[in-house]
Amino acid sequence: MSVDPGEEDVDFKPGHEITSKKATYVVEKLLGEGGFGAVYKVKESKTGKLYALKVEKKSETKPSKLKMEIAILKLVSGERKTSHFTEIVDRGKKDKEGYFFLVMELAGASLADLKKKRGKMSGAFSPPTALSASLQCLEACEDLHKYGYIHRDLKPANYACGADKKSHTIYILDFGISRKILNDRNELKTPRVTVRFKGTIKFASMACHKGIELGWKDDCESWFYLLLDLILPNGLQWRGNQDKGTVCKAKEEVRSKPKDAYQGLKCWNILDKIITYIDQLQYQDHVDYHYIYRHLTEACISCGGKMEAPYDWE
Ligand SMILES: Nc1ncnc2c1ncn2[C@@H]1O[C@H](COP(=O)(O)OP(=O)(O)OP(=O)(O)O)[C@@H](O)[C@H]1O
Repeated sequence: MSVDPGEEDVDFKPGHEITSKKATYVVEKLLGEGGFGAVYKVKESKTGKLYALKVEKKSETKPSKLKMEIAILKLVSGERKTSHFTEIVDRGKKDKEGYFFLVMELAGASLADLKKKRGKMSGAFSPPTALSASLQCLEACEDLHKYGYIHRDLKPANYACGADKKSHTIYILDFGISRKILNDRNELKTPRVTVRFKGTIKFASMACHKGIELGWKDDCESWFYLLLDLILPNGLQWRGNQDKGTVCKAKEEVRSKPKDAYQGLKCWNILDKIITYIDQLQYQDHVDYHYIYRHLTEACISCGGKMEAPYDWE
């Protein structure tokens, strides 16, 4: 967890209690630490229900990312019958201790962790799982885009399957570097002349590599690399490479040498159509998500699978 110099991290041990106006939550274990806070698995003391609790240390110098995360989750809740967003259970601030917290629905393992586990056996998800789970990832993105936000850090680590009976639902987890690209009058903001790199090199869009303002289409491009990461038997060719220039070149080669890039996948030509569609979109363009959903379904059929089949981890 990164905090301002001189500030101490929030470091809760198992058994630590956080009390709000509504309930008391007891820390069970640390689920993960990220750019701006930590996430714990907690148990509500009266009901015994399990939740995820995200904590952010208050900062004098940086705007609260957790506040934005809460605002986004409030906006998008109820978008679909089966939501891709974790429900807000409780939230608050602890002035004396100096932190904000959000209690939310507990999800299961991230797609990155699920893939890692499976990787030991076969390297990637089966095409039907990769294609169908990616469709849900894009639905989450579509719901976020409807409210004028872009995510800017789409990757398997920021999506998780649901816990227990919800293991067929994919949740989007982290809005730490999301950005509202509409202004108060609901008009698209004028693109800035130069933009600093934000996000994750492995999944960044080419506009992001080049310092160009990101729009809805850039989330879709990152989503496409996520799909390739889940489906390709040997993973993305640029995995492990942290050199932005080399990675950007490798991404260009997905377009110029598609047969190599798709590693013999049966549905490679349909995936190629999807990225060709995304590539011709401009900053201001809205995305035809249904065009992409239709092609994902077509790709699944061409691989001999069914979109509604149980996932590899179920
Ligand atoms: N609702 C949830 N249920 C279960 N696990 C969660 C939940 N929210 C987040 N996590 C887990 O907690 C960890 C950190 O979460 P998250 O990515 O939201 O935090 P972050 O501080 O923004 O991280 P980063 O900066 O690395 O993106 C991740 O491993 C994620 O899988």
